[in-house]
Amino acid sequence: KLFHLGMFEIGKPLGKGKFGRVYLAKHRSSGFICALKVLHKSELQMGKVEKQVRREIEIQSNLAHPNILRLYGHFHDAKRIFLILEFAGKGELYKHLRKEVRFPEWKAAQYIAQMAAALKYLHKKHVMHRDIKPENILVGIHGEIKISDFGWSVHAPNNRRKTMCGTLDYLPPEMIKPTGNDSFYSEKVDLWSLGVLTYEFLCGEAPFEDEPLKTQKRIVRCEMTVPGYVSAEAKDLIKKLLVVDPEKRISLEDVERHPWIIKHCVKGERATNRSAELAKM
Ligand SMILES: COc1cccc(-c2nc(Nc3cc(C)[nH]n3)cc3ccccc23)c1
Repeated sequence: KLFHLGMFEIGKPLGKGKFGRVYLAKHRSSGFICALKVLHKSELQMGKVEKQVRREIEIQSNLAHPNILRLYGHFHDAKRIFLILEFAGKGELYKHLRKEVRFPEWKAAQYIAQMAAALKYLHKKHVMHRDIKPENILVGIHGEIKISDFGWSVHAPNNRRKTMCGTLDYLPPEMIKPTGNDSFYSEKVDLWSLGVLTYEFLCGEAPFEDEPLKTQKRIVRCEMTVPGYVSAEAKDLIKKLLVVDPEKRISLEDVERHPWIIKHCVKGERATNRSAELAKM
């Protein structure tokens, strides 16, 4: 059935996402290894997500960046849609985070620097991801991270409200309670999520984690505390990203130049950290 899909040889199932299964696959003629995501049209119709999938394909096919998972192509038969995706050898970042509980500052800083580079690339193309969270990030064979799952990404500006499923933890205030003038929200929503991601990498849980109603209140008031074990530089960056007013959030350029990022992402530093990581293997 599936294992002999014409030009692809299907390998082991990698896992199941919300709407589809992912398999390791090899392109027969070239020997190219990729990940094949199989979506059942019936499931998409029931979940009312066909439009989202079409947008995911349209947006992700036109992106090419080392920290963004490539979508090489897609095809479909009567019942299924197949996405030919880049294969990230080390799987889902959130599984690594749960296993390590929280990342050391040098690793968190390198991941945030890569995220900032990817978001800069996206925003230059006026694409906002809108669903940045550990579950939507994969890890490549060399430990580099790759944003995946563009199901929620759109071309800015966008003032359509979306029924949210899944966690509220990463939602910015302006998506919970649109204030008067800016009923449009912008790419700055990804800056807020980058702040939540930085916090979760360093603390092992999201800053506003609570039961849903309380989470919404804490987000719009930006009520959170950063634990004492987080360095002053890291805390400074989190405070500059988790700002209620989208216009007052630090820019991606300033994230890349932030002392916490510079300190952990300078070449020399990286070498020592890398050897520490290799020693661990
Ligand atoms: C729910 O667990 C899931 C679901 C989907 C994929 C994986 C998974 N994926 C990839 N790589 C990928 C996936 C894609 C779309 N490109 N590269 C690698 C893995 C390695 C070990 C375990 C699991 C893995 C898990």
